[in-house]
Amino acid sequence: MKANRPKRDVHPDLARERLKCNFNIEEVTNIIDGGKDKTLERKKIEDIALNNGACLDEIPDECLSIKERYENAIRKSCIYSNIVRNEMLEITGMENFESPVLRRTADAFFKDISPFMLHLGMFVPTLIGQSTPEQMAEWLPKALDMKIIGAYAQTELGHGTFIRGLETTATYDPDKEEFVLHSPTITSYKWWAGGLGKTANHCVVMAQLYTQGECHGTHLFIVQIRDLDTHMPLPGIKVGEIGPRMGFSSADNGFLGFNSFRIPRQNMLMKHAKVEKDGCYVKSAKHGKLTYGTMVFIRVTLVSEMSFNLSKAATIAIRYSAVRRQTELRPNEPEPQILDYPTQQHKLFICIATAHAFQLTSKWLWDTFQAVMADVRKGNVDALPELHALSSCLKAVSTSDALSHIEQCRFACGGHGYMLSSNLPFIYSFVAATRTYEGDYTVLLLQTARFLVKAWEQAESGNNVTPTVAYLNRTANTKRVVWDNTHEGIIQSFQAIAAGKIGQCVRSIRDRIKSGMDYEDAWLMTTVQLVAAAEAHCRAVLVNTYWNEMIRLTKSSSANVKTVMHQLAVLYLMYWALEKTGDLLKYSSVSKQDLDDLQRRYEELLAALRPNAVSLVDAFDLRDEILHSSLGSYDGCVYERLMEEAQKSPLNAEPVNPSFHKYIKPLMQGKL
Ligand SMILES: CCCCCCCC/C=C\CCCCCCCCC/C=C/C(=O)SCCNC(=O)CCNC(=O)[C@H](O)C(C)(C)COP(=O)(O)OP(=O)(O)OC[C@H]1O[C@@H](n2cnc3c(N)ncnc32)[C@H](O)[C@@H]1OP(=O)(O)O
Ligand SMILES: Cc1cc2nc3c(=O)[nH]c(=O)nc-3n(C[C@H](O)[C@H](O)[C@H](O)COP(=O)(O)OP(=O)(O)OC[C@H]3O[C@@H](n4cnc5c(N)ncnc54)[C@H](O)[C@@H]3O)c2cc1C
Repeated sequence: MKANRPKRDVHPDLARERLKCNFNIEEVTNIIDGGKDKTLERKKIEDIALNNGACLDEIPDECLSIKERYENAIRKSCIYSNIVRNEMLEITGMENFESPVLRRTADAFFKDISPFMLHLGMFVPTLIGQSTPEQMAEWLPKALDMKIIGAYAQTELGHGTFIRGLETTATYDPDKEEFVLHSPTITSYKWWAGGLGKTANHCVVMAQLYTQGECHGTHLFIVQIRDLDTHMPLPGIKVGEIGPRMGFSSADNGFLGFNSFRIPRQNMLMKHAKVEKDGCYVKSAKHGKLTYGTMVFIRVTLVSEMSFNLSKAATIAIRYSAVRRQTELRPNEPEPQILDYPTQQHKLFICIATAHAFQLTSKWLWDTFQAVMADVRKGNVDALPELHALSSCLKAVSTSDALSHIEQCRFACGGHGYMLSSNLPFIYSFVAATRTYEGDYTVLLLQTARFLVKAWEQAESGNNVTPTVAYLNRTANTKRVVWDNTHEGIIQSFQAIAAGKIGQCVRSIRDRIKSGMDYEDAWLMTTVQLVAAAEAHCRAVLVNTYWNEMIRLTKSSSANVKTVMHQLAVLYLMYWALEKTGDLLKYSSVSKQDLDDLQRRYEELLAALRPNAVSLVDAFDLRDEILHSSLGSYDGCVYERLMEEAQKSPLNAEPVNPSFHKYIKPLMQGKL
């Protein structure tokens, strides 16, 4: 079903905004995409997918029942995956199937989420990262060709965070050369896996491996759960959907239990460890956590995912703010556009800057990930702890920041931002889940903190540390950094804050141990500080990486593009410096006067960015089909779209609802 929307003239306020633009929008788009060729490729893929016309629904998704919504999502997923399979992969290449462009294009089809998302997002990456070449040859072509559809079933009802505590067992039976999968308790039921409830016929299962009477910890298994013809659950499998949730409404997150369910020996994913026919366990992994590889991969991809979601929210809120007028400043003057209010600019310009910061950092993180994985393939796992620490904190902070900025975008749109047709509530609830899944915020920052405490101890004793914590060699033994209001000065202050906080954690742990606590309790008592230290480290990484990448990528840009990209990065540094004034006062020589100057310069920068605001979000180049927003469309015809969407409410299908005659009228007549 495709709805034909009327083509409208661009709202005069938005048209005027676009005339004020003083930089080349396409150049900025190219920087965000990673180059001119990448922009062209993206546009080509978007044209293929979106010109097929499957994206718009006659009845908005949110007006459908749970069942209808799921069925509509499956219908569109099949159309979409056919386009991916037959047309898009030819352009991106098979090896880039998870390309962010596919992800971005998918949003035009699914306001919420596709039930196939986890198949492409986690099942396929797990096959690639955890299979032997023979297993890959067996499973991967079927998965990419949608001959099998998979989910990633790791979390259980009783445990998500503590993977070592998972209860599902996979016990090897050498006589039949099979594993027996079993769910011994209610808490051992797999819970949450996207696409598992109704869609998947296969899944990757994480279970405790038992062979020759010994437990070897958690390993991954590929399990067929439904008949490929009838789609009925196989005997020994109990599978279903977990029920309505805050978002992810059409992803059929599922539960799964095993009753002594048998799978062939070859279904254990054996890249890093294997069980021989006789039941002998052989570990080849050079690092104990390589089976957690899919999670690291997704944490890395989530940083660019956050940039994308934030750029959508910022585009909606800024276009709306250019059209919305509210409150006379002086009597008889026209009401200003709400974008003219500095308080509105304060809420919104940081969203543009943050989308850039995350996008540039995510590309750098992706390159780091690829380099570390290339080393791992050669047997060198030395850089894995640093990658784990880095991907953990960047996942935690990017998802958390994106969530709070998206909420600000909703606030910035007043009442209309609360409408589902604005799309802000969908974006918000999608991003809210990212702060929890793939490792909860606090839990991941504590992982980074473990690495930081070790790094601090190394730096303290004069040893060189790894690149992302190299600032500790400079600052570990310094008390306070001298404040300097240049960008270098602000970046160094963030590093000093991080070093100061990590050092304070180490001292707290040591003091607690001295006063009689064991290490575990001393660590536990210090975790509030440790989370703050890991967050501070992440901010230091973000400001440094964003700045360096911005300079690198704008080297050959035109003067005005350099200026505007520079302004955004400075805004990002200033915003966070002002957010962290308490820390600056503690760990640098900043004075009250310096902070007052910083505040004034920040306000001047908001004003300087104001004329380019709409063009900066235009540079994200998000087609209306991807935005799905009554408030954020390119033409800015906000009020017409809100009215149009209101007409679609099922409550407007009849002038009088039957409940009037059934309940209200009898109530009015005293007959109820
Ligand atoms: C038609 C189709 C349309 C769709 C098209 C779209 C195309 C798709 C493309 C792209 C999609 C992109 C978007 C993707 C969206 C995905 C949606 C995902 C939905 C959600 C999925 C999930 O949530 S899956 C489950 C995830 N679960 C977790 O993350 C659990 C969190 N817990 C942990 O990670 C660990 O248990 C924890 C780290 C907390 C501790 O582990 P533990 O085993 O207890 O280890 P511990 O003893 O504490 O530590 C020992 C040692 O090991 C180090 N370590 C731990 N983890 C790692 C690691 N991963 N790597 C390296 N090292 C690690 C740890 O730090 C310790 O080190 P030392 O301090 O001892 O040195
Ligand atoms: C929308 C969505 C989709 C998902 N999709 C999948 C999927 O496809 N496959 C899959 O396997 N899983 C999936 N999950 C599960 C997800 O990975 C887990 O929910 C997540 O890892 C958090 O684990 P938990 O729910 O056990 O939280 P808990 O660990 O119980 O956390 C609860 C609270 O306890 C705190 N806490 C826990 N441990 C510690 C600690 N050691 N120190 C300090 N505080 C701690 C946390 O900070 C949090 O505040 C999904 C979840 C959601 C919400």
